[in-house]
Amino acid sequence: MASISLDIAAATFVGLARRHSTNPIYNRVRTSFPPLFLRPKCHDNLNFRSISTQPRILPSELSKSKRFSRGFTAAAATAQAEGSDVSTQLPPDDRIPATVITGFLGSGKTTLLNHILTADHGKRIAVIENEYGEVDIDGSLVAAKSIGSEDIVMLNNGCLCCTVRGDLVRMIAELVNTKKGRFDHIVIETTGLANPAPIIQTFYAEDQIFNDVKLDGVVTLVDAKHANFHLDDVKPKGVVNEAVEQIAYADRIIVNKTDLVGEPQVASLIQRIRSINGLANLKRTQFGKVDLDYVLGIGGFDLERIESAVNAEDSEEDHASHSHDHEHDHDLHHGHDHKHEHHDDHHSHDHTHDPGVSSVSIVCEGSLDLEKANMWLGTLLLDRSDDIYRMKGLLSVEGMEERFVFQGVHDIFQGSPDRLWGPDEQRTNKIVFIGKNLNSQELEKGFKACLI
Ligand SMILES: Nc1nc2c(ncn2[C@@H]2O[C@H](COP(=O)(O)OP(=O)(O)OP(=O)(O)O)[C@@H](O)[C@H]2O)c(=O)[nH]1
Repeated sequence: MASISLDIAAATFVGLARRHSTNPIYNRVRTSFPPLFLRPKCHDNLNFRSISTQPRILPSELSKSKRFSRGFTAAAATAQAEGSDVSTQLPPDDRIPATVITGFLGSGKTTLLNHILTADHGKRIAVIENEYGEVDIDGSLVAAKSIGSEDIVMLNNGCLCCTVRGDLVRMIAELVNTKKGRFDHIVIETTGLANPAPIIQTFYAEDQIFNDVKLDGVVTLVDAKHANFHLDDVKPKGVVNEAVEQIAYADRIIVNKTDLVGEPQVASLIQRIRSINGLANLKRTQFGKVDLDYVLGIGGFDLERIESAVNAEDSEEDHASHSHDHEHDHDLHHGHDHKHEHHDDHHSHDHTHDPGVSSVSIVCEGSLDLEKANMWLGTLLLDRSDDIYRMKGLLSVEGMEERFVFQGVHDIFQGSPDRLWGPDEQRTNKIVFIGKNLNSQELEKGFKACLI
């Protein structure tokens, strides 16, 4: 069994697989993140920065490392080893939460935004509205203007995920610098053609944003009537299907416009969505009418709240959001053609309905050898980080009294000890991957090989 140094365990779990990428955003992200969890002892050839003989966080890195230490819990302090320079006595995370609303053209983003802005939630919301084109149409449709929302900022003539990404950074920085204390939440509505990945990366890659703002969650609207058409769209090689990507990155999915189609169509669309993202919570609705706590304050990127996400696949779609009478069973999420294996305590789901982007979840009892898990995840991300869109996990680590939670977006990942395992609690590992061309058997085999 590899020894587990508790200082590593107590330190945040941050990995960074470095390799060549043609994507400048990812390159920038890579070089700005100190790997803590991934620390192969002498594998410079893997291009991980080894820190095994160094303090976990070097003084010069403290400002950047701040981003990863947020996930510490009080329980983590018990695992702090002597000599570690990482303080677990961290102040509460009081950064301003930001929600990204995405979804294909016409799916109901602005309608949802209006619902949020006109509802009685007591939050002061700043809105960043991104429209592709010079004329601001959505801005004039947003209720905020008439009801006096704290701010509504338009980002026109470009898409947030590409040309105006720098503008997003500047805009958030300006909001924070000039209006801090005057709003509680930022809502960003993307264009219908936005790929959410670079927007998510912005929250981690840009210090200007990171220090004051945290990504709360990605909410994706899906048009019940037209979604299949866009999901079917076969793009040229190397071009992403934005409709698929928007679903893949979501923490919350809203199947909207259900008034326009029949129940069988909605059910089959939901199956398809589940095949792409088995991690997000999902609701069906009309005119974006969802409870606000479904979309705001969800902690989709909050390590302390990962549990609900990794359990999402087992949770059922919210019945309150639709009134017809039907039975929900396992088939609702997994009834389509997919492999479903059960080996004693272990099982994995491999959704193969949509070739390309899919989700795989692994659930198994037992405790992980942290060193092996480091190596496995590190090597996996080294090879596949472009394809692995999101990961979330709740792990049982050998020798650690606390559950270990982690999440990642491509090659950025972070983790930390969470609450203590209960005395009678089954130490179950749960890990979910969403990405392209995932091989569930390979993932499960790799993961199980890390068990003690
Ligand atoms: N029938 C029906 N219409 C809806 C529903 N939700 C929104 N709409 C209408 O669909 C149209 C598009 O809605 P928007 O909220 O503007 O969609 P959007 O995603 O912001 O659109 P883009 O900005 O073009 O990407 C509007 O006319 C809405 O009133 C719904 O549940 N049912």
